[in-house]
Amino acid sequence: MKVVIVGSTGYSGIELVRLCEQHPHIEIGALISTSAGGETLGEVYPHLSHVHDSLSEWSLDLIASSGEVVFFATPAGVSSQWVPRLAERGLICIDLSGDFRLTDPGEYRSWYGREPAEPRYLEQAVYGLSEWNREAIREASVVANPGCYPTAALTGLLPLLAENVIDPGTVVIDAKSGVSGAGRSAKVPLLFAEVNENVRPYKVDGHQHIPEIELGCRRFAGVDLRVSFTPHLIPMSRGICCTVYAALTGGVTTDDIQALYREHYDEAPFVRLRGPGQWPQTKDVTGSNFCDIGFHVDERTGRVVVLSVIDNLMKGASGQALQNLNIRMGWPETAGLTGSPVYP
Ligand SMILES: NC(=O)C1=CN([C@@H]2O[C@H](COP(=O)(O)OP(=O)(O)OC[C@H]3O[C@@H](n4cnc5c(N)ncnc54)[C@H](OP(=O)(O)O)[C@@H]3O)[C@@H](O)[C@H]2O)C=CC1
Ligand SMILES: CC(=O)N[C@@H](CCC(=O)OP(=O)(O)O)C(=O)O
Repeated sequence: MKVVIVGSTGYSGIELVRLCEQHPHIEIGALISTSAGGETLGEVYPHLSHVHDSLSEWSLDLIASSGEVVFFATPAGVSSQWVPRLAERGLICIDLSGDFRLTDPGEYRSWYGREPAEPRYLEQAVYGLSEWNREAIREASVVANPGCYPTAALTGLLPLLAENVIDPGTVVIDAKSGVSGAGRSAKVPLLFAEVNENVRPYKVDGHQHIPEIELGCRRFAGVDLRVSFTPHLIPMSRGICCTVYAALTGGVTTDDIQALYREHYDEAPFVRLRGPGQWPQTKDVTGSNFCDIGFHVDERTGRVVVLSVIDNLMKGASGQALQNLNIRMGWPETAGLTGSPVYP
């Protein structure tokens, strides 16, 4: 099957190129690039020179005629304009940006500061948190791929919320991200000297992933809640670690939590659970589509601490996008995604 990647020279775009090249059922139909259309892929990225020849200028007709699937790996505000037109022409659209993740146009406007996509497309888009929405993804024509922080946070949090073992009013999410999470465009706060030997909290007064996390809790656990969420930028290239704190409801034990995670993720090839006392680290998942989860029941405070780690460009973006295409096409969920993490 031929796929088209839009925004192909961005970080999640080239991660998709790398993954598509290894996929048994996918061929790259076209790589669209606004900044490098007309150049070869090897001129921009020598490490990918063997994968595909040319980068193409933006053209709706070229996208529509070059593949059956289009991935948008573009900043917010781009796909909202183009996905409806491509979906109408019969393409399966998988959008990595936030443009189709929130169903309420007003909420998108207030958190992203932009005009939302047409409401009927917001309603029609299927939220691509793979492990929690497989049935809908199988039928989707537009998949809204989740944000990186919501993927890590919801994968750790949802089983606890769905089984009513935590008090929803007490959920606090502390998250750290590597710098590739901010994309490839040049910005002073992302310079080496600004990031190196530094831990920087940011958007403490409101991050755009807060409504997405809260909507995920409503969608998949049926729980209406308000979360506290604080992201931090840390000096590494890839990886997200979400540490989630919540008060336990009475009498919940380590064994109970271990059992409920096992039950929820029994058939999830990319979610790996740690035993008690084993804490996952970002290096355990680097370069892979895994989400590793560990937890600690703190009897002293009555709280549970959940640790959820992902590679932001893989499970947090391009890896999950491909996992969603696998689900959509009825291919094995792990097709093209079987690579082990890179360590050290
Ligand atoms: N980085 C991450 O970890 C994650 C990112 N995301 C989301 O995925 C999307 C892509 O992120 P990321 O790859 O990091 O971003 P980058 O900034 O690295 O890449 C985005 C690319 O989009 C293209 N582009 C930029 N402006 C426009 C425009 N106006 N119209 C069309 N194309 C444009 C450019 O590629 P070209 O010049 O080749 O066209 C650019 O390199 C974003 O919406 C981001 O929020 C989601 C989860 C995780
Ligand atoms: C480190 C870093 O800056 N990360 C980005 C995550 C980008 C993202 O996934 O956001 P949307 O897809 O919702 O636009 C951020 O915190 O905004």
